[in-house]
Amino acid sequence: MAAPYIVALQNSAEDLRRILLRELEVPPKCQPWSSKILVADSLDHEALHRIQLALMGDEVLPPCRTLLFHRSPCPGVERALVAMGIGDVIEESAQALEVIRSRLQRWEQVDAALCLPLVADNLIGGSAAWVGALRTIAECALFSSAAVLLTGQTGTGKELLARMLHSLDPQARQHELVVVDCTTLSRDIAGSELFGHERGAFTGASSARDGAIACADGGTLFLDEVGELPLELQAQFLRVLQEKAYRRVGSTQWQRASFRLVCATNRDLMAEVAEGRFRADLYYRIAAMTCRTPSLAQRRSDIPSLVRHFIAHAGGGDAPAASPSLLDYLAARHYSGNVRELYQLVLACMRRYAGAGPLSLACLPDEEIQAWGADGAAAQAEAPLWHAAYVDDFVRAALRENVGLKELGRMVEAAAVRLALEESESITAAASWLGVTPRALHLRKAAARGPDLH
Ligand SMILES: Nc1ncnc2c1ncn2[C@@H]1O[C@H](COP(=O)(O)OP(=O)(O)OP(=O)(O)O)[C@@H](O)[C@H]1O
Repeated sequence: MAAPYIVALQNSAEDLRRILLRELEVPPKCQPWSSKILVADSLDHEALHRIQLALMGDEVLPPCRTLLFHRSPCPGVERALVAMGIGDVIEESAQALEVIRSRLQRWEQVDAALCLPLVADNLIGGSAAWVGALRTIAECALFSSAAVLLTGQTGTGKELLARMLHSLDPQARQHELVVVDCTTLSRDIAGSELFGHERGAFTGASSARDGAIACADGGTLFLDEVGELPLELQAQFLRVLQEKAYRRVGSTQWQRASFRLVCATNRDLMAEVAEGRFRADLYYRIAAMTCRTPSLAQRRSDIPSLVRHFIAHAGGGDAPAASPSLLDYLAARHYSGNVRELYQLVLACMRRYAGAGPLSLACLPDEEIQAWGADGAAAQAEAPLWHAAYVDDFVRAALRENVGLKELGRMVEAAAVRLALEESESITAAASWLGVTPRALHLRKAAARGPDLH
């Protein structure tokens, strides 16, 4: 089912609602969650509830995108929508309709890009966290030429996203993606690798050679592990970005080059800047747009589809299925190496696969079984932790947007009350589930009826 776009008309007039329904060509009685665009009278409890679930990482629902249109601000929801990248907020103005229309068109183009085989067949996962990252990259590829900085733990797919960005960029994809792994740039060869050199520029330079910058002209230059770029080179590279010109080693001639820059790092570059290991001016140049890849713990619901993808990749046409107990095990395990570690583990299972029936727990490598025996209990106990990881992410995003402790508490309490009420037979049952008296729940219910909306 395609994820819908919600246009929520918060505090808006009936005439505007009618105009929107006509102009956006949506049937007035469209079914929530099965139609492309849902125009809601307001960001009502149902919509808010679903948005909050998506924010908390509940992946039963499709990751939705909500355009909140309002006359008077509702800061908590606005901040949450924008901070989590699942929506946008538009204030009422004479151009509001145009703004809504263009925003929806852009979303539609982005979502169409995510359905292309080059994305859908290679960048696996439908979790809200992962789809959010895919959308950021697709939007950047289609509508901007800005430099992009990809951050995130090792093995979370930063290089895959860089390749996707290049392949979706209508201009850049005419050229090869040029990849430079900055960890391999030793002091001696770094200048030549990036800028190229003239014949005789140094011992062993028997012929002139283009560097990565010349090769990337017109396309994309991907600097992997950019935090490793030596400081001297950072200054020279900054100049290339500012002047769009460079000189080969051993040459006095300036050459021009224009390319999209994509950088990746698993370091905290701001901390590197604070400690003087990375130039602040270069940081701001390379991070015009940023995207953080989620860890595998933040997208555990993607593990079964990743496992199937890796089995198919390794097994070709005769790929076996994975048994439910193996999938459960793989979904609960800790991965410090993220998707890369999962991939290696699936390959190891495939190597032990005897060739009949599903891939099962028996295919796990010996060291894995020993570790499991030792901390099987720990692995089981870890399951709720990934919920905590979502809460951390939500709270971190809200704090960055200056949502105060009081407001945060109110949002979480409102969600807990609403969920308990919806999922219980009676107020008494909901109250006992929440650990409060029915009277206290009545009071909280009244308070929860709309605190986040205004
Ligand atoms: N969503 C995904 N779908 C399919 N494969 C993935 C996905 N994410 C990561 N992988 C696989 O995991 C491995 C690591 O991915 P990648 O090299 O892009 O990570 P990275 O974040 O750049 O890692 P590092 O920081 O260590 O360079 C690759 O084999 C890649 O194909």
